[in-house]
Amino acid sequence: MNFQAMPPEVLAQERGLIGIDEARERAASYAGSGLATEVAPLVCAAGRVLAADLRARHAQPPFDNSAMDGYAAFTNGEPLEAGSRLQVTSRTPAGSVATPISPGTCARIFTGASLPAGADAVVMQEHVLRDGDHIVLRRALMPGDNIRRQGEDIQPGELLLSAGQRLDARHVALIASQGHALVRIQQRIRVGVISTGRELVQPGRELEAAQIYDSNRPMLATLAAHAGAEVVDGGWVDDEADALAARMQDLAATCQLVVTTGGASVSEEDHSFAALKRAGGHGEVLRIALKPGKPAVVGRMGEAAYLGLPGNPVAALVSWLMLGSAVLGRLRGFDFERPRGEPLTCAVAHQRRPGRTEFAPARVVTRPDGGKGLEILGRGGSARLMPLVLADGLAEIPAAVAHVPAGMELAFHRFGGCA
Ligand SMILES: Nc1nc2c(c(=O)[nH]1)N[C@H]1C(S)=C(S)[C@@H](COP(=O)(O)OP(=O)(O)OC[C@H]3O[C@@H](n4cnc5c(N)ncnc54)[C@H](O)[C@@H]3O)O[C@H]1N2
Ligand code: MOO
Repeated sequence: MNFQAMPPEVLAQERGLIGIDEARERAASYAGSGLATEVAPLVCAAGRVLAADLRARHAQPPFDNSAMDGYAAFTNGEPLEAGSRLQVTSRTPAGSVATPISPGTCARIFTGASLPAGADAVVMQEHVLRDGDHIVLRRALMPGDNIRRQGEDIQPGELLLSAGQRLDARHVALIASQGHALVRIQQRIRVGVISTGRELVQPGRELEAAQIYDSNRPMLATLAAHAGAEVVDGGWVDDEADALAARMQDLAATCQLVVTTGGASVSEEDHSFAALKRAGGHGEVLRIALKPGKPAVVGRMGEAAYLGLPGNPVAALVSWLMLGSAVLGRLRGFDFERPRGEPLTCAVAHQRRPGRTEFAPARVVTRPDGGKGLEILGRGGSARLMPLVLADGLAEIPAAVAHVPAGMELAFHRFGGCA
């Protein structure tokens, strides 16, 4: 069979590689569902996942109010001309109930104060001359000027947030603005992380010949925490299936997801699938049309989902972003699609071997025409950390593409959103 002449998608199938979406679905299929929920003080809710839809209890703003410090007046639906003279008959600081005004008068008013009945516009204090208990308009006042209308932001009953929303400062503010001191959130997903490989030494110890430091476990722990999980450090285990199985079982007793890194490939030194079975679990070895991140083991042990990620550092990161997000999504009960990234054109041409969808470290550079574009870093090395650190995100190169010319549009996944 002439493999070189085949289109990359066919080639991928011939090599027994599955697509990323299918890999995500398989990984997610081993995840349980029905996370417990808890009610927490709102101030503790940032980073957590909302457990139920939230609808508006009341309009926001709850009453018509002033957007400026100034004077509330009645225009009768017509512009009040510059030079108009109005008597100041009342004073309404924010938080006090306003006294009604009548035509020809106005009320001293402050930002956020409720609008007096009879008023339909507010003039900024900079735009009037104060003359005793009168003001003179320095410019025309239009009906509706500087008024924030009741309900212009939110109507009662409106859907504000959907269950599954990860809460950040914006959401916390919105929930507080509806008067909730407590919020129902999902229990945190516990993710156990184990590294395996005889060559690995823990940071802080001396490196000997043929050894490297274990960088994946801290990285994966950080990624899982960034995704909102509570991380359980499962430590390092030698390249030995029984020892790995025992550690995996330990973690599976208290975690909803156990992740290992290393030993996911095909050699007699790769033990993650064997360990999964020895731990009483079941699952499968995936070979994915994903670069880096071709091999992965997915499965289940007892009540925990299992993800055996590759050892190459960039592969471990990309596999986590693709498969870990699918498992967390299923555990939370709110599946979400594979992140699609934002479109950005390539600024510097790039050549590569086609066949797998590639997530390549890339930085945003200024193109000769002044626009923003991508420069791909690292030449596909799945063990190289520096390109990752120099990159702003990952550029997604479709499986079939060998030559990425300058000007080609790629999906760009910024690190801020994922890592
Ligand atoms: N004959 C084949 N060999 C390989 C294949 C293949 O299809 N056929 N696939 C390659 C690909 S693609 C990947 S990715 C790797 C996956 O390897 P493993 O998951 O089995 O991982 P290891 O062999 O244990 O390690 C690979 C690499 O990563 C380093 N590593 C491992 N753990 C860590 C860690 N915690 N921190 C830092 N670095 C780590 C390890 O030293 C190796 O260099 O397999 C290819 N081989
Ligand atoms: O895909 Mo491996 O995952 O090439 O490093």
